[in-house]
Amino acid sequence: MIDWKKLFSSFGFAFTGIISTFKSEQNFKIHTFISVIVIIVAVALDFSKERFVLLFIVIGIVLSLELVNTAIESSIDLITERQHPLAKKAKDAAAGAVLVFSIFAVIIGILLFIEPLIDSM
Ligand SMILES: Nc1ncnc2c1ncn2[C@@H]1O[C@H](COP(=O)(O)OP(=O)(O)OP(=O)(O)O)[C@@H](O)[C@H]1O
Repeated sequence: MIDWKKLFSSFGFAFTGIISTFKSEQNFKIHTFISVIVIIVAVALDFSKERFVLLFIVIGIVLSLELVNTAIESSIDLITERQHPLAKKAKDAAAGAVLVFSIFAVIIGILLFIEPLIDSM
Protein backbone atom coordinates (compact mmCIF):
# COMPACT_ATOMS: atom_id res chain seq x y z
CA MET A 1 0.00 0.00 0.00
CA ILE A 2 1.37 3.40 -0.99
CA ASP A 3 1.91 5.80 1.92
CA TRP A 4 0.70 8.96 0.15
CA LYS A 5 1.45 11.23 3.12
CA LYS A 6 5.08 10.03 3.15
CA LEU A 7 5.32 10.32 -0.64
CA PHE A 8 4.03 13.92 -0.64
CA SER A 9 6.29 14.95 2.24
CA SER A 10 9.27 13.46 0.34
CA PHE A 11 8.38 15.66 -2.63
CA GLY A 12 8.13 18.59 -0.20
CA PHE A 13 11.62 17.90 1.19
CA ALA A 14 13.05 17.58 -2.33
CA PHE A 15 11.40 20.85 -3.37
CA THR A 16 12.78 22.55 -0.22
CA GLY A 17 16.26 21.27 -1.18
CA ILE A 18 15.95 22.77 -4.67
CA ILE A 19 14.74 26.15 -3.34
CA SER A 20 17.40 26.39 -0.61
CA THR A 21 20.15 25.45 -3.10
CA PHE A 22 18.83 28.09 -5.50
CA LYS A 23 18.93 30.71 -2.72
CA SER A 24 22.42 29.82 -1.42
CA GLU A 25 24.39 28.64 -4.48
CA GLN A 26 25.37 31.19 -7.10
CA ASN A 27 26.31 28.50 -9.66
CA PHE A 28 22.88 26.88 -9.37
CA LYS A 29 21.25 30.29 -9.98
CA ILE A 30 23.44 30.88 -13.04
CA HIS A 31 22.72 27.42 -14.49
CA THR A 32 18.97 27.83 -13.86
CA PHE A 33 18.99 31.26 -15.52
CA ILE A 34 20.93 29.94 -18.56
CA SER A 35 18.55 26.95 -18.79
CA VAL A 36 15.48 29.21 -18.90
CA ILE A 37 17.06 31.42 -21.60
CA VAL A 38 18.09 28.36 -23.65
CA ILE A 39 14.56 26.89 -23.46
CA ILE A 40 13.02 30.24 -24.55
CA VAL A 41 15.43 30.41 -27.53
CA ALA A 42 14.66 26.76 -28.40
CA VAL A 43 10.92 27.54 -28.41
CA ALA A 44 11.55 30.63 -30.57
CA LEU A 45 13.55 28.50 -33.01
CA ASP A 46 10.70 25.95 -33.13
CA PHE A 47 12.89 23.03 -31.98
CA SER A 48 11.82 19.54 -33.01
CA LYS A 49 10.62 17.06 -30.36
CA GLU A 50 13.95 15.17 -30.61
CA ARG A 51 15.98 18.36 -30.03
CA PHE A 52 13.80 19.27 -27.01
CA VAL A 53 14.27 15.78 -25.53
CA LEU A 54 18.07 16.08 -25.79
CA LEU A 55 17.98 19.65 -24.43
CA PHE A 56 15.88 18.64 -21.40
CA ILE A 57 18.15 15.66 -20.69
CA VAL A 58 21.23 17.91 -20.70
CA ILE A 59 19.59 20.64 -18.57
CA GLY A 60 18.27 18.02 -16.14
CA ILE A 61 21.72 16.47 -15.70
CA VAL A 62 23.46 19.86 -15.20
CA LEU A 63 20.96 21.03 -12.55
CA SER A 64 20.93 17.62 -10.81
CA LEU A 65 24.74 17.56 -10.68
CA GLU A 66 24.69 21.04 -9.10
CA LEU A 67 22.31 19.75 -6.41
CA VAL A 68 24.52 16.69 -5.75
CA ASN A 69 27.57 18.99 -5.58
CA THR A 70 25.80 21.13 -2.97
CA ALA A 71 24.84 18.00 -1.00
CA ILE A 72 28.49 16.85 -0.98
CA GLU A 73 29.78 20.32 0.02
CA SER A 74 27.24 20.60 2.84
CA SER A 75 27.96 17.07 4.10
CA ILE A 76 31.69 17.81 4.25
CA ASP A 77 31.11 21.13 6.04
CA LEU A 78 28.96 19.22 8.55
CA ILE A 79 31.67 16.59 9.11
CA THR A 80 34.53 19.05 9.58
CA GLU A 81 35.16 22.78 9.69
CA ARG A 82 38.90 22.00 9.75
CA GLN A 83 41.05 21.98 6.64
CA HIS A 84 41.64 18.41 5.50
CA PRO A 85 43.13 17.11 2.22
CA LEU A 86 40.31 14.55 1.85
CA ALA A 87 37.68 17.28 2.32
CA LYS A 88 39.41 19.26 -0.42
CA LYS A 89 39.65 16.17 -2.66
CA ALA A 90 35.93 15.40 -2.25
CA LYS A 91 34.78 19.00 -2.79
CA ASP A 92 37.03 19.56 -5.78
CA ALA A 93 36.04 16.23 -7.38
CA ALA A 94 32.34 17.09 -6.95
CA ALA A 95 32.92 20.53 -8.47
CA GLY A 96 34.94 18.84 -11.23
CA ALA A 97 32.00 16.56 -12.03
CA VAL A 98 29.81 19.62 -12.62
CA LEU A 99 32.49 21.25 -14.74
CA VAL A 100 33.08 18.15 -16.90
CA PHE A 101 29.38 17.81 -17.73
CA SER A 102 28.97 21.57 -18.20
CA ILE A 103 31.72 21.53 -20.86
CA PHE A 104 29.97 18.67 -22.68
CA ALA A 105 26.62 20.47 -22.23
CA VAL A 106 28.03 23.50 -24.07
CA ILE A 107 29.29 21.25 -26.90
CA ILE A 108 25.90 19.46 -27.11
CA GLY A 109 24.16 22.87 -27.00
CA ILE A 110 26.21 24.14 -29.95
CA LEU A 111 25.41 20.97 -31.94
CA LEU A 112 21.69 21.31 -31.12
CA PHE A 113 21.39 25.03 -31.90
CA ILE A 114 23.69 25.56 -34.87
CA GLU A 115 21.37 24.16 -37.56
CA PRO A 116 18.09 25.80 -36.38
CA LEU A 117 19.97 29.10 -35.89
CA ILE A 118 21.37 29.02 -39.44
CA ASP A 119 17.94 28.03 -40.84
CA SER A 120 16.29 30.97 -39.04
CA MET A 121 18.62 33.54 -40.70
N1 LIG B 1 37.43 21.50 4.95
C1 LIG B 1 38.22 21.76 3.90
N2 LIG B 1 39.46 21.24 3.84
C2 LIG B 1 40.26 21.48 2.78
N3 LIG B 1 39.91 22.22 1.71
C3 LIG B 1 38.68 22.75 1.70
C4 LIG B 1 37.77 22.55 2.79
N4 LIG B 1 36.60 23.20 2.49
C5 LIG B 1 36.80 23.76 1.29
N5 LIG B 1 38.03 23.51 0.81
C6 LIG B 1 38.58 23.93 -0.47
O1 LIG B 1 38.59 25.35 -0.55
C7 LIG B 1 38.19 25.77 -1.85
C8 LIG B 1 36.92 26.60 -1.75
O2 LIG B 1 35.89 25.78 -1.22
P1 LIG B 1 34.42 26.27 -0.87
O3 LIG B 1 33.81 25.33 0.08
O4 LIG B 1 34.43 27.72 -0.54
O5 LIG B 1 33.65 25.99 -2.17
P2 LIG B 1 33.67 26.71 -3.59
O6 LIG B 1 34.65 25.95 -4.45
O7 LIG B 1 33.90 28.17 -3.40
O8 LIG B 1 32.22 26.37 -4.11
P3 LIG B 1 30.83 27.09 -3.78
O9 LIG B 1 30.98 28.54 -4.18
O10 LIG B 1 29.85 26.33 -4.61
O11 LIG B 1 30.57 26.92 -2.30
C9 LIG B 1 38.02 24.50 -2.69
O12 LIG B 1 39.20 24.16 -3.37
C10 LIG B 1 37.72 23.43 -1.62
O13 LIG B 1 38.09 22.16 -2.03
